[in-house]
Amino acid sequence: MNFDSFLEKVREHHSLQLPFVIYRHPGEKLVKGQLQPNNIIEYINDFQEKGFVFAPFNSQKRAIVFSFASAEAISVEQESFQVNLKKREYKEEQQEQDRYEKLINKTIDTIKASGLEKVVISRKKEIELETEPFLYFKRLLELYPEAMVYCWYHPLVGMWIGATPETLVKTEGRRLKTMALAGTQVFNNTKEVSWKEKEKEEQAIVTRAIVDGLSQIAEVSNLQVGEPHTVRAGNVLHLKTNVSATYETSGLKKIIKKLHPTPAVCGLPYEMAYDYILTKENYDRSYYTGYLGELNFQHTKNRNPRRRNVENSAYQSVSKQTNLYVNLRCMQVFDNRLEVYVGGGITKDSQPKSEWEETQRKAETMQQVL
Ligand SMILES: C=C(O[C@H]1C=CC=C(C(=O)O)[C@@H]1O)C(=O)O
Repeated sequence: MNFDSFLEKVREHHSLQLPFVIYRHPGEKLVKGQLQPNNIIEYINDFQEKGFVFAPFNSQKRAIVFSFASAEAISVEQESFQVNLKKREYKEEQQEQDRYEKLINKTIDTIKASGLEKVVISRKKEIELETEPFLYFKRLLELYPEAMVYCWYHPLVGMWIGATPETLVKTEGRRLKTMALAGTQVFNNTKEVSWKEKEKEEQAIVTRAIVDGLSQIAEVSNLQVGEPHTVRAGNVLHLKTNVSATYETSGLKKIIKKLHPTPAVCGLPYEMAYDYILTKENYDRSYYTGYLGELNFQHTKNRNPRRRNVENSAYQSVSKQTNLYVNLRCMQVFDNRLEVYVGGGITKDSQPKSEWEETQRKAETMQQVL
């Protein structure tokens, strides 16, 4: 199967209004797909399920799973192709900018007057749909090799497309990895940049919260925390700290529940920030800032890749992997429009106008492929 016939197969599946997900992990070339044969919605119960998870921001709402056992698995190597970038502005009404800046101002006042330290505020930007969504997916693969690129569809939920830079949790065997990602500045052809105190603090808050959270879980040990460093995500840069640990596989549910939502998409203290978002943001985030990815995926590796026709399973090792990502830099696709979701962390030192600009820069991740 080549890449175009892979997409053709998915397109046909979509035209029958059947659920599917196609995706590629960061830094990889293999594009995978799971095609579900019916439109039943299955939900996650205890995180022992094996399948592709799609979870909303609201942790009271249930996460959907496409079970690996019932879906048809397909895969193909990504093929390069030329993306002609058209730098287009998708202007928004002044009214929307005023509304957002007012909300940011109100949030800063609340932070100054209460125990709220940081809260992530977001919004959605509506854009007219001009071409078919599979082309967006193809362009995202090409433009963002370091992102988890996906296109997810269920007829009862809709279609979501994204290219996220943020891992929620990755596990293999008894090793666990996560990250604290926060702070944003525009990428100007170099990663050698300096960060203001405001961004450094905003990111350090996320690292502390992740480390504190994980250290409260009995099944987690051996926590290791790296140094903050600059990473690129499309046309913006972020500060990132890698966190790793050893864990007991029985603790996976607790770990996911503890990590989602991270202060990179919610805030601190957690309860106050979560409450503030649900009551003051004034719209439904839906699956934006939720999480998605493989849960308990059986990964088979040939121990000796030069040996062909290996029949003896001793030459293969099987490991269970979980690869979940935070649903950022994403959009929902409707018949004739798109809704691009964007947000940013607000602290007492935030500037409403820069926060508006930041959402514009982040929206460009999706706009570049339209
Ligand atoms: C909430 C978003 O980004 C988060 C991840 C990285 C940097 C962020 C920031 O600088 O505010 C956000 O915490 C988004 O892209 O919509």
